[in-house]
Amino acid sequence: MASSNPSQHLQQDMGKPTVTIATPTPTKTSRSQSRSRPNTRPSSPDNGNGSAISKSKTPTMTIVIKLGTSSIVAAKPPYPPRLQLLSSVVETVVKLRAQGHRVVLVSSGAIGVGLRHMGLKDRGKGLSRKQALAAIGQGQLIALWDNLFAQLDQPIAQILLTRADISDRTRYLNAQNTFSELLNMGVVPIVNENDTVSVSEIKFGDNDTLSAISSNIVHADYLFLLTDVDCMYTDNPRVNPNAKAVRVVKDVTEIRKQVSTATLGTSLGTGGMETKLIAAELATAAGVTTVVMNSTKVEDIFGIISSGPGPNRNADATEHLETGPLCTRFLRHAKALKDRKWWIAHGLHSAGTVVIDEGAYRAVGRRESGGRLLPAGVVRVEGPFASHQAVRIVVRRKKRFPPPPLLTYPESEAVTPSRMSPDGGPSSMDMDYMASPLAKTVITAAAASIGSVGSVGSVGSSPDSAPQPGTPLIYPTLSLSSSVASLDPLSRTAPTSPAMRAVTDRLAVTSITGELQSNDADVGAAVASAAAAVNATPVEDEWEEVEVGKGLAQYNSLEIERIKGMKSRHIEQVLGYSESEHVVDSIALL
Ligand SMILES: N[C@@H](CCC(=O)OP(=O)(O)O)C(=O)O
Repeated sequence: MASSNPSQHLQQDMGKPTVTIATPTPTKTSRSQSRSRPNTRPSSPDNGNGSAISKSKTPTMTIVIKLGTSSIVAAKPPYPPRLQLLSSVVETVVKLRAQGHRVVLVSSGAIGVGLRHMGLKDRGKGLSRKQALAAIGQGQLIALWDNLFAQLDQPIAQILLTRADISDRTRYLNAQNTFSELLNMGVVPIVNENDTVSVSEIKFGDNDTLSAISSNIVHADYLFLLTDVDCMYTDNPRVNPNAKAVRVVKDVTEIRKQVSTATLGTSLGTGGMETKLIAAELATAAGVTTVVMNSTKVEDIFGIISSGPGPNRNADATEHLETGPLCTRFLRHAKALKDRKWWIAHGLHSAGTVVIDEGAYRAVGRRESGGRLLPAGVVRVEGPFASHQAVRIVVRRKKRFPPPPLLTYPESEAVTPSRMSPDGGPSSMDMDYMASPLAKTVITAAAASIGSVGSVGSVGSSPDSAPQPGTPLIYPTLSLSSSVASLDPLSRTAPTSPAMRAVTDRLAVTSITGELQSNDADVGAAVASAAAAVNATPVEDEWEEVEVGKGLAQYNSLEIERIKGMKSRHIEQVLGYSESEHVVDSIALL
């Protein structure tokens, strides 16, 4: 309630001796500690109100909590701050801190608070207007947080980031050091985008993505995306009473096609369920368990972390993930990308694209390759880019068709998640409604929608188009997430039309043969065979190009264009020098 007194609210609840801890001395090393540089324990043994302290059984963790605009201010003018909710967040954070956890808050709301301060009804159009409102509101917002946290003697710090801060490795590491120092000092960093200097090309765009990036910077164990619904659903629960909760997700790519992304998005915020999926994809790849939950039930965090995976416990070892507080848990990847690889894959803008063949893709995936690409595997280059810039790695391969025979399911047979998995393995989705007649229709419709490229949507929202039981299931083609594209606003789109590709390929061949000065027959043969390989491109319709990762170019785009398809020993003869036998290094496969 906007009218409630925040300090009263804090005092009342914090007066109960519910929590916590004197000296947080974890029995085992937490994942966050083992991944990051040495750090001291949080320095706040007391929560400031003298309440009794008891030892937590949950190992200490690093926890990022993100609040969207809808949780910070009311949905309608004059956009008063949601003081009761914010107070609950403050209490929860302080309790987590007292249990020994390190906590980072990612707080949207600068524009909303700015609107209130200026007595405006809407943020209008135009970037500069929003930037001005954010500049007005950010000071007010951080003052509000400081006020609330000060009631419990919890120091905070403001961190404003832009995309450019993340793209530059030195700035990224500096940000990491600052976070680390703050957390070691027992401070709660409060992060927002630095809207004043963020132009559209270098914007995170939404704070869900920013929170995922912050989670990687601090090597978080958990990312909580607080929002205005309890969890993700198979359809919009506000419209469809039969919408089912999705409790556990093991594979974001797969679930993307099966849940509704139409459940969120307010007039002030820029995020929504889609951006939460992207954030979950980014964070889980970095080894961060990600939870979508209702901001009005923030205290559920305690139950969620105590029953979920943690530093010393994998998801397999946890029971009751489907029970307990209602939320959607995206389980962290068992093999999280190392910090630098994650940074290359998700933190950097791609300046161009290197298209490789399937053999090269397989080779790069092998451990002994060291994530480096030889020129022989390069099919095409899209630039311009300089050496040492990040490039997208795209594999050109024969299209995958569904394995015959297509399966059909009789009406009487319950459709189970495992049947939706292309490899016959267990599905990532764990929903208890799978056996219901509704589920059969929903799942069959979902499977059909998976078959059409890019069809993401509200499953079950258009029953007319849902295939009837007995309709063949169409297997999904593996495709990379949209996260890369959304994180990479400066990147170029690969030419998709066959005619376009034919032209660029032919130009590339002309350029090689035209510029080659060497009389070396061996090099001539290499060039001819590279050219022949390009010309021998089979029927375009049978081929597809799929983004599989990112890496750092070792030569510029023109140079790679000239040595593509060749053996490494020809690099020096063609270019006149050889910096490396590899054309792309530090490849992070997604
Ligand atoms: N950074 C801006 C807006 C970011 C934003 O809209 O995020 P969200 O409300 O999480 O979708 C602000 O503080 O108002």
